[in-house]
Amino acid sequence: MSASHIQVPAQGAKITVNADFSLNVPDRPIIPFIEGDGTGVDITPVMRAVLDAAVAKAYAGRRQIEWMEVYAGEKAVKVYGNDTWLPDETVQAARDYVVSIKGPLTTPTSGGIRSLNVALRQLLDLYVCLRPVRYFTGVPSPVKAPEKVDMVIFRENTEDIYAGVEWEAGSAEVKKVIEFLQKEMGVKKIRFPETSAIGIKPVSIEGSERLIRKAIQYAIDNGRKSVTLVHKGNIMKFTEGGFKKWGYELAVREFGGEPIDGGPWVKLPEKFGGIVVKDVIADAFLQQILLRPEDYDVIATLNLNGDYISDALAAEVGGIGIAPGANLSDSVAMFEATHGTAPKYAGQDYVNPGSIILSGEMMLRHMGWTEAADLIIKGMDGAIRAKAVTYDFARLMDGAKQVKCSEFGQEIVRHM
Ligand SMILES: NC(=O)C1=CN([C@@H]2O[C@H](COP(=O)(O)OP(=O)(O)OC[C@H]3O[C@@H](n4cnc5c(N)ncnc54)[C@H](OP(=O)(O)O)[C@@H]3O)[C@@H](O)[C@H]2O)C=CC1
Ligand SMILES: O=C(O)CCC(=O)C(=O)O
Ligand SMILES: [Mg+2]
Repeated sequence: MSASHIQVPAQGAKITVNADFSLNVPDRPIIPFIEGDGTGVDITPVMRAVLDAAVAKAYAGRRQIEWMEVYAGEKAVKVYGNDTWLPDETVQAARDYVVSIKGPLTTPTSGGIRSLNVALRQLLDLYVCLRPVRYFTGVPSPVKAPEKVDMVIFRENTEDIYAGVEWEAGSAEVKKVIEFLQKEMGVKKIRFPETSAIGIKPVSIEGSERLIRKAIQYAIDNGRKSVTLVHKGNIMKFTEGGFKKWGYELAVREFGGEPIDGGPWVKLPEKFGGIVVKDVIADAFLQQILLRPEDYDVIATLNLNGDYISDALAAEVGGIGIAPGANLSDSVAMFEATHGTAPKYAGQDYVNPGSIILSGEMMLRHMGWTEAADLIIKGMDGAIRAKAVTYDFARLMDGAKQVKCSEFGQEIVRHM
């Protein structure tokens, strides 16, 4: 166990969770934050400044966030040494302090460490990756009617191919797995058994149901029209097809849904808003979100589909520079940007901090600090309407004034 490097603020108190999972939020909550790798150094301080300004303005000093830095990624290795990418005390702090926020963390491709982002989600059982996709007037978009894009993605966050159960081509382990599949399971369809890598895709009834239940409940609570189960169940019949099947069964069993025209679509009773639960195959979905985005509302999907879908939908409403997200368990919440570390821009005060700021806005709303959250939306809207924007928007907007990452934060505060 390495020494502690977390400095707990002298002032402030922990957020706590009641038995019904509601939160007790003190006026000075201690919020752990991970700065993040790459552009984390640029965007995270801007997010903190914008949230502090919104809270100060909304509550005139009565409330204040006490930020507590915790470490992960490259900064953790610098602070803790010993190749410590994800210190135990970081995970423990996220659990103990209930609500936290993080910048992006690097994951090398092919070899090297496995994703710290995925590790955090798994260790804290943050099974919902919630990514709302909404349009701000004036944001440049490649689609004709971006204002029709208004979806909320519920991405399963702990299973699927992201579980990291895979073996490298040529390894002794993969030979063993292939031999088992061929000899014990009668598998004859591995095209090149001598040179295959193998990955395993666990998808469970429990994991699917808890995610879909949250998506349906969200649709009910927020007056949404439909929940679409997005899957590739025609090809992966028992994993992705299972997700679809269990989703419909849950809608009928737990929410009293009735099949529409004999099914498989289901309509919930009027007391649940008459919400329609439907499904679509993932490839068709990816073209329909370009052609008919108004047909889709709340989306429930598996981990890999959700990863692809969230970046694709973000691009329709201004790109991953402003797409926010939250990782949620029943009690713990960790908010984070949708994008990655964008290493080529690191340390240049250049990129759009909007994604982590809007993740912070979600965090304030989650804490019940609605007035401060509303100010952030107002400030963001005002800055975009004034066309004082970072490079990603400026390059696509006529008459825009390009500002730095930190200046965009100041513009948001000015327009609150
Ligand atoms: N949750 C997390 O922590 C995540 C981490 N990652 C990790 O990040 C690293 C880099 O991944 P990569 O695939 O390059 O994806 P990135 O999301 O980091 O960057 C891809 C492109 O997206 C645009 N972009 C990213 N961030 C911003 C921003 N804040 N403002 C405006 N535009 C932005 C840039 O486009 P342009 O070139 O057009 O300017 C950038 O080149 C990898 O190690 C990956 O594993 C990836 C996703 C999520
Ligand atoms: O963990 C990573 O590096 C990538 C994660 C990712 O793409 C996401 O969370 O959307
Ligand atoms: Mg992603």
